[in-house]
Order: sequence, then C-alpha cells, then structure tokens
Amino acid sequence: MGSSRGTERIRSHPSLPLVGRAARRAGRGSYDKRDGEEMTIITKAACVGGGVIGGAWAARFVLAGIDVNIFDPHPEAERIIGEVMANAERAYGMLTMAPLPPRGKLTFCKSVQEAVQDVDWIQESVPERLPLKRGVITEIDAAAKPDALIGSSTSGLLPSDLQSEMKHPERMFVAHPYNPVYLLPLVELVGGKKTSPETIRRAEEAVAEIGMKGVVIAKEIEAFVGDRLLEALWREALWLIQDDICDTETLDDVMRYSFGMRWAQMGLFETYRIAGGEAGMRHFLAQFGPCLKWPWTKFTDVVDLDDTLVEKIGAQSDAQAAGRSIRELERIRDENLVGIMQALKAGNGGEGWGAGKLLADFEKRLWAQGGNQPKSFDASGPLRLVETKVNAAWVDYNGHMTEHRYLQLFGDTSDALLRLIGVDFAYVAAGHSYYTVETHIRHLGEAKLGQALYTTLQILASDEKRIHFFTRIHDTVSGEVIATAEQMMLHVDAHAGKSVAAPAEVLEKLKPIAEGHARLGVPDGAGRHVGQKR
Ligand SMILES: CC(C)(COP(=O)([O-])OP(=O)(O)OC[C@H]1O[C@@H](n2cnc3c(N)ncnc32)[C@H](O)[C@@H]1OP(=O)(O)O)[C@@H](O)C(=O)NCCC(=O)NCCSC(=O)C[N+](C)(C)C
Repeated sequence: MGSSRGTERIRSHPSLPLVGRAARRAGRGSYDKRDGEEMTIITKAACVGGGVIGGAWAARFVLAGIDVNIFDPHPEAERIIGEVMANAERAYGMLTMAPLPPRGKLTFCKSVQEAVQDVDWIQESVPERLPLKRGVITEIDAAAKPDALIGSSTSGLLPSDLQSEMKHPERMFVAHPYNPVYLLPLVELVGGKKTSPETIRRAEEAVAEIGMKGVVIAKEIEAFVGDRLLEALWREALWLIQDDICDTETLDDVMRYSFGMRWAQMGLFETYRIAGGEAGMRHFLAQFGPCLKWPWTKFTDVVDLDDTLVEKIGAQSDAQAAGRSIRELERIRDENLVGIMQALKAGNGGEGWGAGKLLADFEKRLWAQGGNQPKSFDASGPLRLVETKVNAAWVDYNGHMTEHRYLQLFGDTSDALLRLIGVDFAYVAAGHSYYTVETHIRHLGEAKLGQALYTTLQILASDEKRIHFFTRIHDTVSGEVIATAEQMMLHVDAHAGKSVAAPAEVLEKLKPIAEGHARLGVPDGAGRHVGQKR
C-alpha cells in the first residue's frame, strides 16, 4: 500500500470509498466514485493539541476508523480527551445505524515529533496565539513526512502568517471546524500565499471521506467566513445585553425558535430568496435593502466588555443553565444535533438535504464497505442482524421506545437481510427491490433509554416473489424478546410498480437461509392476529 504521498492516492474503481482501517485492511487506499480520477484519504492522523477542538477532531478520526496520534502537554489531557471521546461515541450511537468501521487506535505521544512523524494528516489545535501556533506548525513541518497535509484549526489567523517559517509551506492550510467537530460536518479550507491548490484539493477529498463538508474559501481573510458572520452577531448580541434590551435567555430564544431553525436547513440567502415571495431574491433586496441605512445595528462599534458586563452576562447565563453542568448541556446539544441531522436526512423527498444529505451519503459508503456485515452466516438459527441502543430521540413521553422506532428497527433488520442476499444500493439503483406489504408487530416488553438491543430474523416461507419472515427485538443483556414482527416482502420491478420474480442470483442466496430456517419450526407468536387471546 505504501505511497510516496502524505495521504494515500490510488486509481479509481467503480466501488464506493473505504475509509481508514477498512481501507488499510483492504491493502489499499480509497476508491473514487468518479471514473478515472484518483482519491485522497487519510490512513493515519495526528492531533497536536487535545482540548475541546483537538479532542473532538481526534474523535472524528477515530470513529471513522483512522488511527490517531495525539500530543497535548496538559497533565489531564487523557481524561479530557476520554470524556470528549465518550460523548462522541454516544452521539454516533444515536446518529447512525450504518456499520461504523472498527474504531481507530488512539495513541498518546510524548512530543510533537513522535506524534507527527508517520502520519498523513496533522491537525494543529493549540491555543489561539500567533507565535505559539506558528512555532508548533514549524515544529510539525520539521518532523512530518514532506508531503503530509497540515491543517490548522485556527478560528481566525491567516494561513500565510502561520506558514511563514515552514520548509514545506505548500502543504499547510487552515482547516477550521465547528464544535462539536465529531458531529458538525463543516470545515472551512483556507490556503495561504504559499499553499498549493493541489493541497486544498486533496484536503477537500480527504475530509469528505470522514463525513465532513470541506468548503474552500476563495481568499484568505481573518476569521474566514463562519467566524466573520458569528462575530457580527456576537457584537450585536453584546450590545443588546449591555443596553438591557433583553437578557441572554431571551436572546437565545429569539434565535432558536425562529431563524436558528431556518439556518440549520437553508442558509441566509436561500432563506431570503423564499422571503422575497414569487419574485425571489431581487424583490427581497428591493424590500429590505433600504433598511441597511436605517439604525438597525450597533455592531460596528465595539462594546466595552468590562467587569460589569462580564458579570451581567455570566449571571444571566448561570440562571439560564438552571444548574445543568457543561457535560449535561453537551449531551443535550448532541442529541438535538443528531435529531436535526436525521430530520434533514429524510428531507427533500427522502434524498436528504444539506447536512442530512451529507449524512445519507456517508452512510451509503459505510453500508457499501460492509462494516460489520457478516460475510458468512449460520442459518441453523435465526440470523442476528442489527445491534443498537435506544437513543434519546426514540423515547416518548412514557419514557420508553416509541412505536414507530420499533418499525424502524424491523425495517433496518429486513434491510440487513436484503443486503445479505445481494439486494443492495446498486441492485435497487438498477430498478428492482423488495417492498414490505404486510406487518404485524407485538410489543412484549419495554425498551428504555440507552438499553442495548439486537434483532434476529427467521424466514418462515419464501418463493420467487415473496419472503415471509419473523423478526424479534431482544434485550442484549438478558436475551429477552421485547417485540416481534411478522412481515411479508414482495420482490418488485420498481419502475413498473409491480411484483415480479426475483432473479436466480438472489434466490440462490436466499435458499440456504430459507432451508435452514425451515427446520426451526414456527415461532411462538407467528400467525397471530389482533384480538386473539394470548
Ligand atoms: C408493487 C406492490 C408491492 C405489489 O403490487 P402488485 O404487483 O399489484 O401485487 P399483487 O397485489 O398483484 O400481489 C402480487 C403477489 O403477491 C401476493 N401478495 C400480495 N400481498 C400479499 C401479502 N400481504 N401476503 C401474501 N401474499 C401477498 C399476491 O397474492 C400476488 O400473488 P400471485 O401468486 O398472484 O402473484 C404494491 O402492493 C405496492 O407498491 N405496495 C406498497 C409497498 C410499500 O410501499 N411498502 C412500504 C415500504 S416499507 C419497505 O419496503 C421497507 N423495506 C423493505 C425497504 C425495509
């Protein structure tokens, strides 16, 4: 697999990309979806600085299956990074049912040199002081492979200033992420005067492979794009608090009950286009353009952040938190972000929208690369197909898993069976699939937040068109059956919208499972109808 380049680059292939360990296990780098082109992936990374941002970068890499070396001289670095990692794992458990690759290995190193010497991507996340950052980046440059990519997490320093003392400045750029880095996909990619365009192109490819959206900023500018926008809002917000127009909670309410929700799915301009009505953006500009000259803002003046204002904001913020710790708030934030991304994944008629589309595409790659999908299976018993945990978004007002999430889990299980018999994304894209036509669910026990579950599936009968099967949801610890579903799927020609016989290659894969399961006998609860005595 050895490559003379910092990140792996190999020829394209019709398959979908592998990431991190999966790529290495396959003895190669990643495959490109675009015919004939090469692809850049990260096979090993280093994080220099392991605070809130550096630790979360490490989590993003590790959960994408990439080994990470980390260097942070803080005496409690291991504890802090361990806590970030735990939050990230919890969030990913809620975010996706797709088979994540085996976790990358996290290694704590004693020096910058040790951390960076054999890796493809180095992410610098040390405190925001130019001499410190420049010094660390120069040190990284001296110890890293000459072609390793070096990204800085700086929130606002110019890459030209950061790379000025490097021997190989062409591979250095700003990779500015958003907290929590393991969930929020955006990374602003900003080159300095000496950064090569090739570096930015490779960085953009590489972050896509770890589920991120690399946005290339055309010109370097202090604070780039995101922090410029946040700075404007932040300044205005400080004035509103200083002038007693509102308190911190009211200000946050104004955002989160209104335009904050709009911004998560469409940005500023697309939202304003709609606000312009049928005449669109031009009408909007004509309507609201004149306001720009009205006294609607104070943000070009800088508020005096003196002790009184700091204490005022601190006290209002304490009241707003109502005793919740930062860790609790982080968990609430992560659950909400997961919920938003999942909603966006279902947006645009199921195609996915914005960050949800990115998640859908990432999941497709994970499914395509197989993950924990068994290569062989034992049909002498029901197939164990899905492992999961009840996440917060699945729990209803009764404090247990709500009913449509059961159906989701049953659907994920039938999807897993379909993949086993060769009905995958490519098969569906070619025009055929299986559709569920009947379901009978029984709820036998409760599933609570965080409870580990697994599913098993038994085929009851099958022919060239039909698969009749019985799925159980079990508690992972006790094995107790919590719910069952008896379902019928029909093989269909999706274009014609009609059932048709499945092709021989699918039926051949189905046959040994059906034959094995025929020996198991009819499960208790199969064939029931509502109203029968138990
Ligand atoms: C297209 C469709 C699935 C079938 O429409 P059709 O071709 O008109 O089908 P028929 O009604 O003629 O039925 C074909 C044969 O199948 C037999 N059949 C039908 N229903 C059942 C049943 N419930 N149990 C047993 N057998 C059944 C029927 O008797 C016919 O037998 P023959 O021997 O005469 O051939 C159409 O129904 C459709 O589009 N339905 C909607 C499907 C849907 O949207 N489902 C929800 C999607 S969820 C999902 O699919 C989840 N997942 C699998 C992706 C995980």
